[in-house]
Amino acid sequence: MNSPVNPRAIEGRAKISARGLNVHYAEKHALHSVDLDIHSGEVTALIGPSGCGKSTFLRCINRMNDMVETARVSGRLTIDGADIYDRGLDVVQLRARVGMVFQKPNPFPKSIYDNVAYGPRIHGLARDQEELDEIVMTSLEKAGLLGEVKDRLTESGTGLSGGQQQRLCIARAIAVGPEVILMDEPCSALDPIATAKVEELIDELRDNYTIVIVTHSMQQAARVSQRTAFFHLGKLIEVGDTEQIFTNPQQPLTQGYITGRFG
Ligand SMILES: Nc1ncnc2c1ncn2[C@@H]1O[C@H](COP(=O)(O)OP(=O)(O)OP(=O)(O)O)[C@@H](O)[C@H]1O
Repeated sequence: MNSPVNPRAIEGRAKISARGLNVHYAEKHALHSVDLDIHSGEVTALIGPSGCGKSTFLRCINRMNDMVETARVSGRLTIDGADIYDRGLDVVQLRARVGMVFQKPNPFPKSIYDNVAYGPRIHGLARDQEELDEIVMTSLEKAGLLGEVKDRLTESGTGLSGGQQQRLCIARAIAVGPEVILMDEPCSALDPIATAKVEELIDELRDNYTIVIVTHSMQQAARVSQRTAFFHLGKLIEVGDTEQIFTNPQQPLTQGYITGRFG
């Protein structure tokens, strides 16, 4: 007989670990006691029908739900074993460690250079102009954008195409040296070619970051992620290797969703 799983032992291997995580928005119980481990060096996709709590879970990881007045979070959520809801935690530092890319590209109305330099300036990451230039160039390079923008760094970020803007937002997130990158449907506003570029980029980034992506597209989850978590009505129904989830789901609800019976 298998010995019972020790939750602490699992938590020990995970970069991010949720235990009994609940979120309420006023009376609405949006997340029900979620236990989920997320590992570094891979992409974890959060899937499930609209309103199932994917974004709510994602927004717990960088405490974005703090900004929603009615939101109440309980349970335990750790990064590298430290509780990020600890009273003493510096949320600004947390958000530097946990970057976020949103559904709609949202560059600042500033130059391409200043978009990427913004975070490093605020966090005092560069000692001089040369170091700042280095951070900006490296971040643009890692985001697969440098070749397209190196001759127009002083032009506005909002003048780029949608796909370029989204890669600029990824460069902006990378520039502060995060360990985790959260992506909330990062391709939903992009055309197929721009989507393919962002997906390629996600794949390149996964060795060096812990990436969590919310997606409505099961094809995208299958293409970019190594692990997939399926949510339904605020509950985590099943999590496993992406291939297993899509070819051999263990739960009837997961089966129903991936075969398009609802969603
Ligand atoms: N700020 C909020 N105030 C009140 N209720 C909210 C708020 N944000 C989300 N909810 C509710 O919480 C539940 C989970 O929402 P959430 O946005 O996490 O779902 P989702 O799976 O990401 O949905 P979608 O795929 O449509 O983006 C939904 O019932 C939603 O209406």
